[in-house]
Amino acid sequence: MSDYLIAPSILSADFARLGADVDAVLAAGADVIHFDVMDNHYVPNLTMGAMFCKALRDYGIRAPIDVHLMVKPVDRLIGDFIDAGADIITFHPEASEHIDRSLQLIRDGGCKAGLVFNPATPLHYLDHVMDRIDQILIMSVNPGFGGQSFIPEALDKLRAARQRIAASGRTDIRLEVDGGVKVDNIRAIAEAGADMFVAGSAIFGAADYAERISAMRAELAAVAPRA
Ligand SMILES: O=C(CO)[C@H](O)[C@H](O)COP(=O)(O)O
Repeated sequence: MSDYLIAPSILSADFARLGADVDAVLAAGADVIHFDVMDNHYVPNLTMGAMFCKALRDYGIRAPIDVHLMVKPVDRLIGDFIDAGADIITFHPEASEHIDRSLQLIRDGGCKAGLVFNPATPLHYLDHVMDRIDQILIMSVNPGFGGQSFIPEALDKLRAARQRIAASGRTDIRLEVDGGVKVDNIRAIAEAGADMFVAGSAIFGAADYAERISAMRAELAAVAPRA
């Protein structure tokens, strides 16, 4: 995998032709498909369940699928997404009754596991699980909707998360960011420590997906290597 991963959020895809739209964004150079699961309970919106994930696999999508569970409770859905072909499953720690158990369920199913932090959720949830996670997702908007503006305070949180990763020695942990990521801010976001970029409206709203992803990669190419 490359140093920087671009993960279009299919929240902004054309749901009437989801398989073809996901194919198109992968052909345009995306690395990972970001799959937002909203339950109208933990967040005030309702999207798609595991059957959509399985439908993408049945359609022939082979790229990694990164499932972001914005649901409460968490555990009941983990097995469904493992069976449906997810590669990565992340959840919000405050939505889980037992964080360690939720992580274990994901890892036992052969998927990578991660925690997601809303703008006001403290990073201390990482304290006892750094050896059991593969990914940290920093939300740079309040979850629930695409097309919101990037919250600048997320940059400090990314720096703090990057420091925790360095201090833990688990430099293989991916640091993902989600919300308001655009061509004009992706470089600053990478400089703050992110190495995986979810972008919904910025990519699916573009007339030319390949051109938009290339523009993002050009910005990332200008980021100085981490010390
Ligand atoms: O998780 C999400 C919202 O909860 C979306 O993935 C996120 O907001 C991406 O959309 P955009 O790039 O349009 O901001």
